[in-house]
Amino acid sequence: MEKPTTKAAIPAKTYIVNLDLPPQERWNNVIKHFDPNILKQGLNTLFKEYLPSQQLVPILEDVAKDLERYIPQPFADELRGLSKALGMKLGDLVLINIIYDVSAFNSSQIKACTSIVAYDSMGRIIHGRNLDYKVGDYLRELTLQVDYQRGGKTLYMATTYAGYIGVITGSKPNAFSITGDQRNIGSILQNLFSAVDHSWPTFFAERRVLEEASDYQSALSQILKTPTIAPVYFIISGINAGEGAIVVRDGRKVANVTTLSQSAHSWYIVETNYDPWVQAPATDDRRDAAINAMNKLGRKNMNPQQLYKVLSVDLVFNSDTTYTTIMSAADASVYQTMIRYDAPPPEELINT
Ligand SMILES: CCCCCCCCCCCCCCCC(=O)NCCO
Repeated sequence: MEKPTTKAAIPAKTYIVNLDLPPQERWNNVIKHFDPNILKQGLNTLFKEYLPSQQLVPILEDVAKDLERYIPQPFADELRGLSKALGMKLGDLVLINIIYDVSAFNSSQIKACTSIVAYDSMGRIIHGRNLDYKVGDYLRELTLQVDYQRGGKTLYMATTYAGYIGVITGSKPNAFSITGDQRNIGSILQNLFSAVDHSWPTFFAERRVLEEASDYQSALSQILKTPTIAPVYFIISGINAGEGAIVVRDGRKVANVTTLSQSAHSWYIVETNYDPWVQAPATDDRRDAAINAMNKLGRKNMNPQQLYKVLSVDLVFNSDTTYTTIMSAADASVYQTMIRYDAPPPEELINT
């Protein structure tokens, strides 16, 4: 059968979010560039893919209305502002923003995402990631880069989806970069208990680190100290030799930290969606696909363009890949997100 034609990847546009504005107004200039219908249509598909039970939707929407209890300021007010600007129910918007926290646990079948930290040929630390998620057709349309500014200057950069105010991928110039990959362990009940116990919605915790930490060490220490609602892998990189780590969180506590200096590969670390000390399953071995590509390339040939190519090898790059970001906290000019319209079609489409 003839393979369906794929489209080309395109660079994500950058929008400024002015942190000096009141939180309810911060997203107004960004959100007007996106079609609210895509958000509304994407939302139901997203809930179907990721929520353990559809019966949870009205309950979670109700819980989500009790905003301050679960979502700290200024994020609660940013969501209020967005809900007004988009004409969407606040509960729905909150639910989108905590979808990870109510879907990352042991029985979740959905896996994919790759983060890599490496030295390039010039000795700079570079950090790349693929963000893989279902409902890619909607998410690609909503992908953007955000330049978060204070006093007219960039405080940090992030890549996100319009309507999603947490940070899953971000970089603070001259300080550190950070990505989050899904970890499926524990149970939905554990996540709910953790939420009631005032743990942080996972990707709001990551955004707070970008707002507050001034360097790699303080970012790492904040990531280690902050309990999150859901389990997660945080991959963090800095600007000095040895500054790179995979922090494995159970949610409320840290399960393990693997650093760049301890890495078996010496010049890079790779995280997908499995614990670093466990063999990746043969049915989903994106880790070894990435490792093979890194080893084949070698440290002396590594640069941002080559890291993009590694993130584009089979398995690592897959039908769920929505975007690829390459960044370096050591060099603010290295921050580029490509929206992966060139992602391969899902298996079921190839075989029909
Ligand atoms: C139409 C909805 C608007 C935007 C909502 C976007 C929600 C995205 C939440 C993403 C959470 C990403 C988790 C980490 C990535 C990863 O490891 N993926 C593998 C699991 O699919």
